[in-house]
Amino acid sequence: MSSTMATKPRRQTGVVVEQVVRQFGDRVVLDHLDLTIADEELVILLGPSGCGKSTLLRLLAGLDRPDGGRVEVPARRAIVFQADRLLPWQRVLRNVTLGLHGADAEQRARDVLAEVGLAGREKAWPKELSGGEAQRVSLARALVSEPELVLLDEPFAALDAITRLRMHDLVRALRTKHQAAMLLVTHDVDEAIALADRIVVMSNGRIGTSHEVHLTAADREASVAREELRARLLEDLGLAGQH
Ligand SMILES: Nc1ncnc2c1ncn2[C@@H]1O[C@H](COP(=O)(O)OP(=O)(O)OP(=O)(O)O)[C@@H](O)[C@H]1O
Repeated sequence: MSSTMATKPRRQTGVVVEQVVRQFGDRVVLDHLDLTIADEELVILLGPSGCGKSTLLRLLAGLDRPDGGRVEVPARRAIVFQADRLLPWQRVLRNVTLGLHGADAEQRARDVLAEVGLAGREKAWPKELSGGEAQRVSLARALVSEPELVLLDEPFAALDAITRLRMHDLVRALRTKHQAAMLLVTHDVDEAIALADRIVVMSNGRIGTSHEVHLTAADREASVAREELRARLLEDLGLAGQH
């Protein structure tokens, strides 16, 4: 994948995780885990706290290495964390252009800031932003390098419910525009249903079940299909009977 970047600069194949093992001391966190993500697919990773979701994301981001198995990822990757991690001493625009090269870097950053609804806020300092705005900047920073894979680790968990819904709309719009594969970690079953092409549930260090989501926009709002899927996911998570 990355070795073919010179000849095929865009649209590599997606993610392949095969029999991956990661352990910390005696604790086996990822236990021969398999996962594939197709080009431009949005996969939601659900799982209980401590099951290894962030560990998997770190491997995919290249921030950590597996103890066994194979991880294949596209060369251009970006990661968005729960906390925005913006540099407080840099204005919004500079936070997005950091690490970019080329004469058009600033214009690209302005364009992507406009896409996330922050045109006119380029000169703001991070401390002047709301939580939702700060995560919009984080998304802009992730997308400005035109990644083939975007990893999102509970990106909206710290936001209020209404802002979170707005961010869902934004993610759907950005997907259409940017066509990257995305892997988004969340604890929120409704968020998963709202966004996913496919939902994978992690338990015991592996991907336990995988649900293709075939909901229309109307289905996603309120429907039997959605409630059925929600019930199945809660069952997978061992939370059946809860709301
Ligand atoms: N660098 C490390 N050294 C030792 N143990 C680690 C390390 N990183 C993760 N772990 C352990 O691996 C397990 C999985 O952690 P991880 O952060 O991947 O879980 P998670 O599913 O993302 O949890 P949460 O949903 O609460 O964020 C935990 O028991 C954690 O303590």
